[in-house]
Amino acid sequence: MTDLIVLQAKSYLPHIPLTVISQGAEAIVFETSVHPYCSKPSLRNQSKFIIKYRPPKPYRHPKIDASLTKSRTIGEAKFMALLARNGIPSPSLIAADFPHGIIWMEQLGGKLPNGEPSSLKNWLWYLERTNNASECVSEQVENICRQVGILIAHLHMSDMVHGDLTTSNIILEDGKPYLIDFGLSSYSSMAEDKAVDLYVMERAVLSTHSVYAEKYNFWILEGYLEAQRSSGDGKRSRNALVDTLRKLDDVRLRGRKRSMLG
Ligand SMILES: Nc1ncnc2c1ncn2[C@@H]1O[C@H](COP(=O)(O)OP(=O)(O)OP(=O)(O)O)[C@@H](O)[C@H]1O
Repeated sequence: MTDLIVLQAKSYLPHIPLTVISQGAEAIVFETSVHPYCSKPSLRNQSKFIIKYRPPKPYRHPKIDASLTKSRTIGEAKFMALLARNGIPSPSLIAADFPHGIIWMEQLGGKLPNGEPSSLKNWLWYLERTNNASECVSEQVENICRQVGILIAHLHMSDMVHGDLTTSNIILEDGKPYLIDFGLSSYSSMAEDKAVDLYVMERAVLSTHSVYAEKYNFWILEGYLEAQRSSGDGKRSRNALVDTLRKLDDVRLRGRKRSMLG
């Protein structure tokens, strides 16, 4: 199946070298060394780019499938463009082919000493495997978690909701976190939607980094609160923050009830 999808992608991207780096439920992600317009791009990482391709889904009606692929690709590309406009750390959008479900973007991050890509998840796992307990909760880890909280706060202050916040969807580059994967992202000023975003992250940290999850989640929330409190937006944004935290308690309670009921 993957071979067929790679062939399809190659047919839309002739002469572009493509190396598969991930295949998820929604898309296949390639790495390439080629920029579509420019031989010397003035981007931070000059030689590696990402191409995300949403292949047709054989179980959907072809017309519905084509329309969903196009609208999701447009949605993700627009979200990336708005992130850039709002100065929220994320990959730069380079090009897109909406009908074919293709987004070409800047590749972020590098490799950890064990060769894994530098997502927050891989980095925390690497620390767990190769270091003693104190390294896993060091000042550096605390600093990164706080930065992640600040990043999420900036997103929410722009009334943008990621929709799939996990430690895999945060890439570390030069000690700074960046968001990726906007396939489920949306726009909302509602406290409930922002609280759900925070809750998804909290649960992801708990299930992926269970030993230190309490500390990581505490630092992330601290960073979130700090950024919102110091935003200088005054009483309105403080009230919005209080609403979001209240909703977060509700969402947690609903989550606990659901897991008790099975
Ligand atoms: N801009 C980027 N820079 C670096 N790596 C990236 C970038 N975009 C995607 N990746 C890598 O590709 C993987 C999959 O990308 P993404 O999450 O956007 O696709 P997806 O199909 O939605 O994946 P999933 O279904 O697993 O959530 C990421 O976890 C990351 O390792």
